[in-house]
Amino acid sequence: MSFRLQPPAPARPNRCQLFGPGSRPALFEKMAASAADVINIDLEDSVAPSDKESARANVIAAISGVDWGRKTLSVRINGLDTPWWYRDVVDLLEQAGDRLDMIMIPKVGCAEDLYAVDALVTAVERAKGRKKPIAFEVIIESAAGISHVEAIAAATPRLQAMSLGAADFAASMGMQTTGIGGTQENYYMLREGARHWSDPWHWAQAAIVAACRTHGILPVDGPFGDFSDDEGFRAQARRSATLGMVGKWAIHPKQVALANEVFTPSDAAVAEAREILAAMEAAKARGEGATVYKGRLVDIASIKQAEVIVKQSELIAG
Ligand SMILES: CC(C)(COP(=O)(O)OP(=O)(O)OC[C@H]1O[C@@H](n2cnc3c(N)ncnc32)[C@H](O)[C@@H]1OP(=O)(O)O)[C@@H](O)C(=O)NCCC(=O)NCCSC(=O)C[C@H](O)C(=O)O
Ligand SMILES: [Mg+2]
Repeated sequence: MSFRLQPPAPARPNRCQLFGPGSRPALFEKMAASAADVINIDLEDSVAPSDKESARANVIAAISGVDWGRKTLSVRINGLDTPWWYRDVVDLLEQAGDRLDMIMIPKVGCAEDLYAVDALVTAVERAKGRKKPIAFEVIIESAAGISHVEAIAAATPRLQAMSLGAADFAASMGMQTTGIGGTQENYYMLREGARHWSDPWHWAQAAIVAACRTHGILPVDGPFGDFSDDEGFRAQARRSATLGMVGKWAIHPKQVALANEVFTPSDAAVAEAREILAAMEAAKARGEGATVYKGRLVDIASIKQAEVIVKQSELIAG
């Protein structure tokens, strides 16, 4: 362990981020009434170019006009390679009011992308005397983004969360798939004639988790496109949770309960974590740093592992 301690990630629930297009204001009340921890209203790829201005106006009105409860409220702006992003930032910051918590910046390719947005946001906040600083979340969804992921994670203290965007990531990498996340038919190993499917998203997810944990940021799994496949969503989400991600996007309301289910530690997992902590307290009282729990080794590192699960459950319980 470095002498620099790993910073904690923001202490807020982030099990599910529910997306909805800014061009469909009829969805906003439904999104607000959902069980998602985070709401992402989209100005980017789910909004047609002809609707960009009207969607921005819808979103600005809804930020103060809809009761979002205690949810984290985020708006995905357009990418830095478009003519719309600066107007998204300026209008949101000048007109949307303090209820807006975060902006999501898509297709981030290098730390300087965040420097540019931070400079603009900071200038508008100062000009307007905005009391609550806007937080950032980013999507890693390009070859450049994953290549520079650690520098991006370190780019600004505004950054709270980082997601993998499987669709744009696959396109940028030249992957032979039109699937958004999940099992890919042709990504398999062959052993004695039997196919064993592997996970093409794993390495990028692991890189994102490591960068996020190094810099105290929440790692999040992005979209799972086939919203008729609940078991496929669960399988993808369980792999992400096992790797250290804290939540997953929902691109349809039926995915919210699935994400909440997977990213809420089960009662059994929390009970076992508490038993491990109790076993280690007893070991400590005996002057021991290691002991046996249910026939397996637990030691001081096990305390930290168990605390991850207990803290997650306490955070969600509020
Ligand atoms: C996917 C959808 C286009 C489906 O919309 P629709 O056809 O209206 O769905 P249903 O008829 O099944 O809807 C059932 C009821 O649920 C409501 N609904 C639908 N969508 C939402 C929502 N997002 N939030 C809340 N409520 C919703 C309907 O109104 C129906 O209600 P009722 O009639 O009262 O029963 C649509 O879901 C949708 O637009 N989803 C979000 C798309 C989006 O935001 N995409 C961007 C994120 S993914 C991405 O960008 C890729 C990423 O960047 C990457 O690169 O990987
Ligand atoms: Mg994308």
